[in-house]
Amino acid sequence: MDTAKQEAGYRAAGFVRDGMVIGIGTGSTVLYAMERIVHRIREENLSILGVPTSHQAAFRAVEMGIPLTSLDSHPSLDLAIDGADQVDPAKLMIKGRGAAHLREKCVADAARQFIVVVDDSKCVAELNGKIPIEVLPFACMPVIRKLSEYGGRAEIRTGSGKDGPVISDNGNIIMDCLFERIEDPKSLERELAMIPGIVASGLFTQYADKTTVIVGKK
Ligand SMILES: O=C(CO)[C@H](O)[C@H](O)COP(=O)(O)O
Repeated sequence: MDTAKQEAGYRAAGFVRDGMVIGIGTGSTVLYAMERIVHRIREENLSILGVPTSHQAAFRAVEMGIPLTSLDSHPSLDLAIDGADQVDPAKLMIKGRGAAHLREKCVADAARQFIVVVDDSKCVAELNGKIPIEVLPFACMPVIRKLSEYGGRAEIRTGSGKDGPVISDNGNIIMDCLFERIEDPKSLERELAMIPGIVASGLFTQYADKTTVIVGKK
């Protein structure tokens, strides 16, 4: 058990109120929040609905007994709980290690409050390293070429027990793009979104105002 992730997840579950519709993120830290939410559903007779950000989140919710709905039925959410791979002091983030950042971004955007659960290894002074990018399969090579014009070295992600590329829940290719330095994450997120074929980058720079970061400690 990871006590730092558990502490963050359990604290996030405390933000949930009866009657809320909540976004359910993807990853190992959110799992602890889900555990605690299920406990509260049983103990406090809470009635909530969840919108999952991935097949992983949906399958877990079904197994655990969290009732689900969709963004189509609930285009506005009370809050969303999600993990992150890096968080800087201005609450700008990199997400997408789990290849779920496209739906995570849709859900974060729809939520009035965004609760981000991390352990302290995720807190950085400046965002750095590889940025996950979801790309339409039709446009992979042009996207790689275009990213190189921006100084990014993109690689198609492989692994996860599968031969060939990692395919997202949306049927797209996942790339990881290394920039020597991410000088202006907000501009970079906008620039990446303008490249035809990029469906979503893992930069989350637009939600700082509604974000609460919960850092679990060991
Ligand atoms: O962005 C994500 C998935 O796409 C996850 O939220 C992020 O990778 C954090 O995961 P974990 O809580 O397992 O460290």
